Formats: sequence, structure tokens, C-alpha cells
Amino acid sequence: MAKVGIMGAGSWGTALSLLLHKNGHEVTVWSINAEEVEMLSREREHKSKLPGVKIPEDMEFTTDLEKTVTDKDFVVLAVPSTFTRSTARNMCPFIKEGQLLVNVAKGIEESTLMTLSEQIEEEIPQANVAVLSGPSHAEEVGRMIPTSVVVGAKTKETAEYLQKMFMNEVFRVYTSPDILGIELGGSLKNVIALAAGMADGLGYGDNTKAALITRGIHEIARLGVKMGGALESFMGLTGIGDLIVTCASVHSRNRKAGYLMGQGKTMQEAMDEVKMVVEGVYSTKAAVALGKKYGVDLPIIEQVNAILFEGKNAKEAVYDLMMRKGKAEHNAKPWS
Ligand SMILES: NC(=O)C1=CN([C@@H]2O[C@H](COP(=O)(O)OP(=O)(O)OC[C@H]3O[C@@H](n4cnc5c(N)ncnc54)[C@H](OP(=O)(O)O)[C@@H]3O)[C@@H](O)[C@H]2O)C=CC1
Ligand SMILES: O=C(CO)COP(=O)(O)O
Repeated sequence: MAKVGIMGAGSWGTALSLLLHKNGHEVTVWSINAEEVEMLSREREHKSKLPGVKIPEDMEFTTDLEKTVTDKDFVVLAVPSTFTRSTARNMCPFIKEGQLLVNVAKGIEESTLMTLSEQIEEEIPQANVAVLSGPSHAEEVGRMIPTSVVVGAKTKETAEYLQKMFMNEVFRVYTSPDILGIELGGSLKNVIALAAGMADGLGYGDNTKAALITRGIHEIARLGVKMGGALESFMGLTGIGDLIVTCASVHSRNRKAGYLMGQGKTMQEAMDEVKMVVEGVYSTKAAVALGKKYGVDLPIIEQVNAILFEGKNAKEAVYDLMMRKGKAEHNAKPWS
């Protein structure tokens, strides 16, 4: 049995707490929101985010950050990406040398273009930072629906330790040394999922969605490999796997926000209606900047950026994508 601290009592933090509790670990969950802590402690259900899923009585919820991270075998960071840096900064004084932290949020910092693990390492240099990612909607993990993810860590030993901690008959965990590839796949797929949602909102069909997913993973992999990620990560659970689930699932916040924008809502109206974090909105500008920095063409991501931040009409963006100059699908095989 391990002692685990979970930072964040949103959908994902709560679902992972339930999973780790099911595995026999002692779980303490922190939220910045005292009302949320009080509600979860009293009602033993996250009615707005994981309705119908019972929370065990011995799972502790608290606003006490020090208590949540002190003397823990590992600490899970499950706050939205825009709060990862500030949360890590607040945690730093209580984190001992070599403390294992597992980031499960998905995003890239707009101002620095840093991944979340890089930000955590900058704020808590003494920590040993790992990541967990893959196609894993909280609504399904909370209901113990079979799910597969990947843990990325600096050493095989750490990755296999975390694999053992999280894995059970409904949660299969693979290991990988490719932390960068895992994090890029997880954050960039949210931008493509916004586009897939917009296509749905415009009333387009399965053909459009399949094209966005397929050409979307090309974009993600082109950039990710140039940055140093492994192609296999983009072709695996943390790349194409997560992209498929986010573009297709009724649970996806990014797809839903995109859908609402495709139907004519503004970005802010869509985010307000979704109510939970829409990470793709924050990662889009960073993705465009990374494309420029690494000299990689990102046509779908650039169109999403134009819709979100330049007032471009979604239908016009699809037209512009369709009418780009004709090209070869790939250059893997030369003409004979
Ligand atoms: N939901 C999912 O299925 C999955 C989510 N993820 C990732 O996990 C991360 C968290 O997502 P999710 O749990 O869905 O998000 P939610 O929107 O469900 O929850 C976000 C939580 O963060 C809290 N919060 C608000 N402000 C701050 C702050 N300043 N500091 C710390 N916490 C704050 C919110 O509190 P309040 O209620 O007061 O606003 C809320 O509890 C995201 O990066 C997401 O991409 C990854 C895989 C699956
Ligand atoms: O990353 C996720 C599933 O793996 C969650 O995606 P959304 O944030 O779009 O719901």
C-alpha cells in the first residue's frame, strides 16, 4: 500500500483518486476550493463531474496543501495546465529531495512554450517528475471502464513502480521513457479535437472527422518528432489513441467546445457552457508558436488559432484547408 497525495479534485483528480483507492492505496485529495472540499467530504459524490460514482468514506479531501504532499510515496498533479506552475510553486517548500511527482494534466505554457513536466521541474528542482497520459476520460475511469494509458518516467524503475501502483483489471498501464513525446501528444491532440468538434457543429460528417484525425496526427507527429519525441509515442496511446478518443467522445470538453463554436458560439460562450477546463484553447497559441520555432507546417492548428483568436469563421477555415495546394500524402516511398 502506498500513501498518495492528489493535487486537484476536478474530474480527473477525483477519478484517479478512486482508481488508486481501489488499488488499496491511502489517498488524500487537495482542492484549492474549500466549498468543493466540504461538498465532497459531505456528499461523497462529485455530482456535477462524476454523477452516480460513490466516493469511499476513508478518502480524505482537504485544502491543506502541506498535508497532501508531505510523507507521500508519490503525488499526482491533476490541476488544469494553466495552474500547474503556480501549484508546483506552492508545493515546493514541502517537497523533499527525489520526491516522485506524477503530472496527469495536458498542456503547454503559452509564454515559455514549456511542457508541464518542464515547468514542474523548474519550480521544484528537487522533484523526480513523471507523467501519465493516454485515452482516458474521467467519466469512464470513474466508472471503472477498461482503459489503457502510458506512464513516462526518467528511469525504467520509476516507470515500473508507477505502473504497479496504478494498474488493475480495468486500468492497463504501459511504460515509456519518452516523457516529451507523451506530453506533446497529450496537449496537441486537444487543438485537433477542437477542430473535430467544430466540424461536428457545422454538420459535417464522419469523412471530415476521419480526415481531421488522420491529418491531425500527421501534424502532431511532424512537430513532435522535430522537437525530439519518438514517432512511436505519436502512433501510440498517448498520440493517435488520445486523439481518437478526444475527437469522438461525448465526454470530451475540447470536442464539445469546438462543437458549440461550429454552431456559432464564441470561444468564451463555448467555454462557459462546457464549465470544465478546455485545455486546447490554451495550447493553440503555444502550438502555433512551436510550429514557427521548429519550422513545421501546422495547417489545421493554424486554422483553429484563426477561429479562436482572429475571429475567422469555422466554415471558411474548413474551405481554406480543403483548397490548400494539392500535395502528396507522404514522402515515405519514392515514385518508381
Ligand atoms: N477530465 C478528464 O477526463 C481528463 C483530464 N485530463 C487533464 O487533467 C487536467 C485537469 O482536468 P479536469 O480534472 O478535467 O478539470 P476540471 O475542470 O474538472 O477541474 C479543474 C479543477 O481545478 C481547480 N482549480 C481552479 N483554479 C485552480 C487553481 N488556481 N489552482 C489549482 N486548481 C484550481 C478547479 O476548482 P473549481 O471547481 O473551484 O473551479 C477544479 O477542481 C487537465 O489538464 C485535463 O486536460 C487528463 C485526462 C483525462
Ligand atoms: O484528455 C482527455 C481524455 O484522454 C480529456 O479530454 P477533454 O479535456 O477534451 O475532455
